[in-house]
Amino acid sequence: MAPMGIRLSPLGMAVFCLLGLGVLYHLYSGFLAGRFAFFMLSEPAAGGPEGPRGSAASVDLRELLAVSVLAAVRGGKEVRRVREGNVLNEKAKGKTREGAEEKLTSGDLLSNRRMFHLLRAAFPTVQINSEERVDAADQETVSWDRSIPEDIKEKIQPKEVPAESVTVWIDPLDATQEYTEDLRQYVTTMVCVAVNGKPVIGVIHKPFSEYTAWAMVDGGSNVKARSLYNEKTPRIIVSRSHAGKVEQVARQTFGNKTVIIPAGYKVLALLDVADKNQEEADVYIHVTYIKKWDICAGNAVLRALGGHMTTLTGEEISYTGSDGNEGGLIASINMDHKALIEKLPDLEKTSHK
Ligand SMILES: Nc1ncnc2c1ncn2[C@@H]1O[C@H](COP(=O)(O)O)[C@@H](OP(=O)(O)O)[C@H]1O
Ligand SMILES: [Mg+2]
Repeated sequence: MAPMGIRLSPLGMAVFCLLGLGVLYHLYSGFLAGRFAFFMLSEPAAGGPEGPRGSAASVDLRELLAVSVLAAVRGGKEVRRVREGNVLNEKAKGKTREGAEEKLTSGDLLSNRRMFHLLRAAFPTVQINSEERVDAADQETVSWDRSIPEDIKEKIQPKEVPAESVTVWIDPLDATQEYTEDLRQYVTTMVCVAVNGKPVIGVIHKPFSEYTAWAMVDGGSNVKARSLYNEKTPRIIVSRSHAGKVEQVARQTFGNKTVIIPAGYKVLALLDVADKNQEEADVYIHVTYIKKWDICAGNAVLRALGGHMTTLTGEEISYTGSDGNEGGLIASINMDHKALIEKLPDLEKTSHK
């Protein structure tokens, strides 16, 4: 009697191997086709003197920093021009989850247009996420002369990264609510560059005092941490117009006497900033939903200087994919960030009180 079990004839073995090879070929050719399609679909990097350095597949972070600073400053000029002309064309663009009105002005739109088109012209292959919509029909012709400011040249070395790993976040006018109330000192324009979701370049510009802070992780910065922070009874900086339950959380964590400062420019308040219109604080806390363009630049600047910005449960925030950050945030520098998070009350319980 023949033994039990499956026995393949040499012909069967050959058919089996051919099938296996067929499957492998199918999978691999699909992958290659995908890569090929990516290169065909990406817009080619502009060549010549006005094109970005490197091939379409890579970008130089130092150049991205230089053009981000320029974009924040140019956007800031629009923000100032509209405010000084006093024709804001203020509208409501919707409501936040908490029911606060989200405002939109000509300052937001004109700044966005300036910032977006400059960054797009300089780096046509990178993903740019901007707070305001850009009209597809609006083909503003701008170019970048590729000059790198001296202070950036002195502190930062060129560094190439794959273009597909980069996400740029633009906030053309942060603190729109305060802008409409003519609280000019709170207003900033911001650009952030994330590489594989990690915030790497942050630029925060104050249009009305013409102050600009920039920093690049593992690179350098034009701003530094203060020499002293109060860890025991920190002054907490919070949103002025989207506070949510932040005061309650701050008092539960650090006691009833905690000083709470509602303002704009929150990350700058944690740093040594040479601007006269700048409040100082030790910790920044935000408990409601917030968009990534509102926080990415500050996160990058803090990270570059050795500080931290995480969700309220201590997770890093990833700056790719969706626009929103759900987990609130806490930011600090030269402090035991983990210890701060452990002190925070359980937000689930707080929200049911
Ligand atoms: N709960 C919330 N939902 C949506 N947006 C929020 C928010 N809390 C803060 N923001 C946005 O974050 C930015 C900073 O707010 P604040 O200064 O109050 O902290 C503001 O955007 P804008 O950039 O449009 O002004 C504000 O609208
Ligand atoms: Mg904003």
